[in-house]
Order: sequence, then structure tokens, then C-alpha cells
Amino acid sequence: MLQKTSHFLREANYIDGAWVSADSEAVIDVTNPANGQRLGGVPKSGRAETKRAIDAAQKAFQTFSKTTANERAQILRRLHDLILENQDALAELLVLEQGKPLAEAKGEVGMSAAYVLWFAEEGRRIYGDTVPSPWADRRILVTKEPVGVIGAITPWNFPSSMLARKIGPAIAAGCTVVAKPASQTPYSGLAWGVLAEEAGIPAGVVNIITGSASEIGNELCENPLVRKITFTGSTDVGKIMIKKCADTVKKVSMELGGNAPFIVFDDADLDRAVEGAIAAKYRNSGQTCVCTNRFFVQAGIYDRFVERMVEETKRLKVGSGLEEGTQQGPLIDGDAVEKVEAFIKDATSKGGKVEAGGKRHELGGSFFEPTVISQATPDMDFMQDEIFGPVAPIFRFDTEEEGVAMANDTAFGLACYFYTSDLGRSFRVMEGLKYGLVGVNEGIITTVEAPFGGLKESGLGKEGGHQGIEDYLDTKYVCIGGLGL
Ligand SMILES: NC(=O)C1=CN([C@@H]2O[C@H](COP(=O)(O)OP(=O)(O)OC[C@H]3O[C@@H](n4cnc5c(N)ncnc54)[C@H](OP(=O)(O)O)[C@@H]3O)[C@@H](O)[C@H]2O)C=CC1
Ligand SMILES: O=C(O)CCCC(=O)O
Repeated sequence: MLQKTSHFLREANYIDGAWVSADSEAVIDVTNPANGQRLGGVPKSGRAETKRAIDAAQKAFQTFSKTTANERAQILRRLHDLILENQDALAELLVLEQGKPLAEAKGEVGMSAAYVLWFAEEGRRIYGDTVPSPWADRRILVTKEPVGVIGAITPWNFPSSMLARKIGPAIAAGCTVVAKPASQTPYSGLAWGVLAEEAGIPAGVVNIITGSASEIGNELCENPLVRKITFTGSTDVGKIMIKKCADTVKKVSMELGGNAPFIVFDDADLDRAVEGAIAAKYRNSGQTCVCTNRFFVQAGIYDRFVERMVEETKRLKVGSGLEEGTQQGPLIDGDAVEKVEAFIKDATSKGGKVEAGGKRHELGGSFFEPTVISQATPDMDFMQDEIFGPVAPIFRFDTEEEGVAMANDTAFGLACYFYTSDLGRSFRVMEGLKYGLVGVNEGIITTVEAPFGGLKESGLGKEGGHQGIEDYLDTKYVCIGGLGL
């Protein structure tokens, strides 16, 4: 382990500028998914610790919300520089607890820095409006103000960058944060406490707490001091949180599950489509909410596409994320492996054909072979459910209308992709797909400059882009009379 990595491996919570244990001293074990070995333990905090963190955030908000946008931009720039200075260490930490290949982890940490810089800049452009008044003697202003304390809950698949999308805009807007990282990958979350401390962010502005999901989640949702919940994770938990936030009428932003279709039309550039397909399917071993869940391929190109996908899938190097050249790390845990096996069993029992992979990898543990299944049909489970693993089911369709209808046949609406060389079709299909993110002849599209967020049961709100700061702001209408005009 790099010396600097151990500097970031904190086994305490960061509350009100101090590193503290759980009241009970209980810990949650954290293991390395590549070898099952224990990496360490983090506090198993609950309601009481969360309440203290919220109180600290509320106290800090009183002064932090009064800082200028420029001061906050400087803080965020320091944070950005620190992330980049420590990119290797933070990436190694991420690989150790999450398993993804080091190159992807470095990319994720780079993305975290990019979000922080983006919001440093956006914070200086929080403009209000002056509105033409219907009254000759009054004037109308519309101002934007930070919403207050933010509760942020993040998943294990992007333990660094999902916090960047929440802490970045919160600080830029003048809010304070209580964040709960996933229990399987808490170190990358706690590292934000180290970074905040070293960037000189005032105590109480950023608090990171690990522990019982339901206790911390309930306190964040129910405490009236928290004015907004931002959550990335499964749709099931997102729905619970939306309901819990109703009693205190909080703002909610939800980045939930996806069921991304990847449509390949007969007129697509096959090489480009296969390259995009491999990236969109197997990034983070398929454990990304924007990873392709279902490939829909038009009949005229179907066999050639399957053949090429199989060829490229078999080439993927599976191994520990820290090993040079690894393209596929382990899945997060044994449950994830069992879930993937169940999808394959269901598909093969209904006529699906395993063309590549299909079983646990010889490396053992939670390593799984990248898998291609042809002859997929809509009655198979992955038509509706998120696989979140390295399985590529390939469905066949005949007409454009049929392809789009199959792609839209889901409760989800996060990312979708399609490949065609026909400009008219590009617009027709783009407009017909009910998704928040659309890749046209591109398989990797996430960037800090663009609004990321789903439709339907994939979520509410946007992260990134100029839209990404809106949810951290309240809009206030001010009517000024008595001006003697
Ligand atoms: N959209 C996305 O990016 C993601 C989608 N998923 C999907 O969800 C499936 C399950 O993954 P999983 O990690 O269990 O996702 P969860 O939604 O369960 O976990 C995400 C975060 O929510 C927390 N959480 C869990 N239950 C509650 C609760 N009742 N109240 C408040 N917070 C809670 C978790 O804490 P803790 O870790 O302590 O349990 C974690 O921090 C995946 O297989 C995938 O299909 C998962 C992750 C990300
Ligand atoms: O899976 C997610 O929740 C976010 C994906 C971010 C990315 O595309 O880099």
C-alpha cells in the first residue's frame, strides 16, 4: 500500500471537524473484494451521532452561508488541487475497497476533482432575476439562497465521485453536508473528511458518518434541520427515502437504478458500436447505473454484432484491480455473484444461449467471467431488472419502431445508447427514447459539464451541468414597495 493511501484510510467518523468513534465503539468490517481479506473497520454510528453531525452542520451553516461565492470557490479550488495531488493514493484506496481496475479508479478520482472545480466555477454564477413589475411603484427581485443542511447518501460503485457531485455543489451554494457513504466502501467517503480538513474547510461544513443505514438514513430524513436529501443508490431504497422525507417536506434528489438499452441499427458502424458496447457494458464490471443492461440489435447486423461482442468480451483481462492491465475486477460481493448467476440461469432456461463466459471465474471469490447471452427474449428477468454485473444479453428486433418500443419497455429511464449512421433516424430515436441521458454513437457519456439524471423510476433531479447546483438553492421572490417612485 502506498504510504499516502494509509494516510487516507481513516477508521473514525468526521463530525464537526473532529475524528470520532461510534458512541458504542462498534465497528463495521470492511473487506477487499479481490481477496476477501479484512481491510479494517469503520464506526458503526447510529441516530445519536447523526443528530450531532446535523446539529454541527446547522451551526456551521449560520456562518458558512454568509461567505461570498468567491471565498467558497477558493475553498473548492484547494479541495480540487488536493484531490489531484493525492490521485494515486485515493485511487489505490478505492481499488482496495471496491475492486475496480486502477485505471478506472484513477479516472473516477479525476472525475471527483473535475466536479469540484466545475462547481467552484458554477457557484460564482448563481444568478437571480429582476422581473418586470406589474406595479409602477414596486420592484420585483428573485434571489437564490442555499437551502441549508444537506443529507447525502452514496453507493459503493462510485464511492468517490458520487460524493463529489453532492459535496461540490453543496459547498458552492453555501450549504453544509452530512454524508453517509456505503458500508462496503466507506474509506473513499471518509477520505473526503481528510481532504476537507486539509483544504481548511471550516468545522461542521462537511461531516462524514458511517454505520447503520436505516438509523442514519432515518435521522437524515426525519430531522427537520436537514432541508434536502440527495441519494444515489437502488430504486427501492430511493422510494423509501422519498416517503420518509414527506413529513418534513424536504427537497429530494434521487439518482436511482437504470436499465440501459443499447440499440444497434443495421446501418451502424459495427466497429464503433462494438467498441462502445464493450465500454458501456463492462465498465466497473457492469456495476454502474448507466451500464448497458440490454442490447437490442437489428436483424440484419445481429449475427455479426454477436460474433464481434463475443470476440472482444473473451479478450477482457479479469484480475485484481491493482494488477497491471486488468480490465475486469471482482464483483462487490458474493450476493452480486449469486444475482448474476440467477439472471443467467433464468435466461438459459428460457432459450438464451451463453456465447461467452457464463460462470464464476477461475480466480474464485467474487470474480465472474464477462458473459454474452444471445437469443435474449422479453420474458427473461433482465428485460425488467437491473443486472449490475458483467452480463450482456442480446435481443433481436426488426423495425426501428420495435427497437425503440422494446427499449422503452421498462419502469426505468436513466441512460440509453444507440448506433446509426442515419441523421434523421438519430433525431427520431433520440426523441422517442424516454431516458434522461442519451448516447448517440457513443458508449461513455458522463461528464461534469452535462446534467446527469434519470426519468421515471430512475430518479429526480440532475447532478453536474449548470443544473447540478439548482437543487441546493431555494428561490426567493422579493417584492419591494414603498419606493416613492
Ligand atoms: N444507481 C446506482 O448507481 C446504484 C444502483 N444500485 C442498485 O441497487 C442494488 C443494490 O445495491 P445496494 O448497495 O444494496 O444499494 P442501496 O440502495 O441499498 O445502497 C445505497 C446506499 O443507501 C444506503 N441505504 C441502504 N438502505 C437504506 C435505508 N433504509 N435508508 C437510508 N440509506 C440506506 C446504503 O447504506 P449501506 O451501504 O450501509 O447499506 C448505501 O449507502 C444494486 O445491485 C444495483 O442494482 C446500487 C448502487 C448504486
Ligand atoms: O453508477 C452511477 O451511479 C454513476 C455513474 C457515473 C459515471 O458514469 O461515471
